[in-house]
Amino acid sequence: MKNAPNIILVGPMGAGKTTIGRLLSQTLEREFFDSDRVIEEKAGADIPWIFDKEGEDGFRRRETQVLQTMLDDKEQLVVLATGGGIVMREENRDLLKSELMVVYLYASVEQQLHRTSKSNHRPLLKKGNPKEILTNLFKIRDPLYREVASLIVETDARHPRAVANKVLDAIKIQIENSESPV
Ligand SMILES: Nc1ncnc2c1ncn2[C@@H]1O[C@H](COP(=O)(O)OP(=O)(O)OP(=O)(O)O)[C@@H](O)[C@H]1O
Ligand SMILES: O=C(O)C1=C[C@@H](O)[C@@H](O)[C@H](O)C1
Ligand SMILES: [Mg+2]
Repeated sequence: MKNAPNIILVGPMGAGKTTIGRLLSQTLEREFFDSDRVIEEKAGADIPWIFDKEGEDGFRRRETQVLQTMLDDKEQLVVLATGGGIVMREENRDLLKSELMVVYLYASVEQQLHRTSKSNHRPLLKKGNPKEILTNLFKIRDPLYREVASLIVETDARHPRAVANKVLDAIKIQIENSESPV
């Protein structure tokens, strides 16, 4: 599927953006980027450090810069996993809405909690009770993920490979529709 558009994954912490993004990039033989990792590489520091020194605002500024730069590059089509809070800024939502394939990986709060419990690299979850934090973030962000998404894929009871296949099926259909004569 050489003609597949940029594939951008959005969704909450633990939805599987990084995991599914890697699988998609392997199948499509296309480079994979994770905006969280790009931010860390450019800053020469990890996300907890950035939150600590620059606050969430500083992190969000960096996140917008990375998103803009990646989507401005029309030479290279990519698979991009975004950070869970990318939809918080209106300018990011506008950028995402101008893309053809933004996939919302849906996960229930229970699954988010289960999947994020294995690592302690997420500064927002250290501010209090993770279940309450994830519940509150979900209330605010679920409508925003839906606003920017061209496709929503449920991940709760699906193996990562099955989630990736759902995305690939939708891309095939989109390409067929865009190529069929009118
Ligand atoms: N569909 C799935 N079923 C079961 N486990 C999954 C699934 N998708 C991801 N996981 C597991 O959940 C954990 C979190 O996944 P991942 O890091 O890909 O999420 P993320 O959406 O990138 O989160 P973040 O926004 O914090 O970067 C990993 O341990 C991964 O193996
Ligand atoms: O949900 C969020 O706001 C975040 C999710 C992570 O991917 C990182 O981008 C960071 O920890 C913030
Ligand atoms: Mg990730």
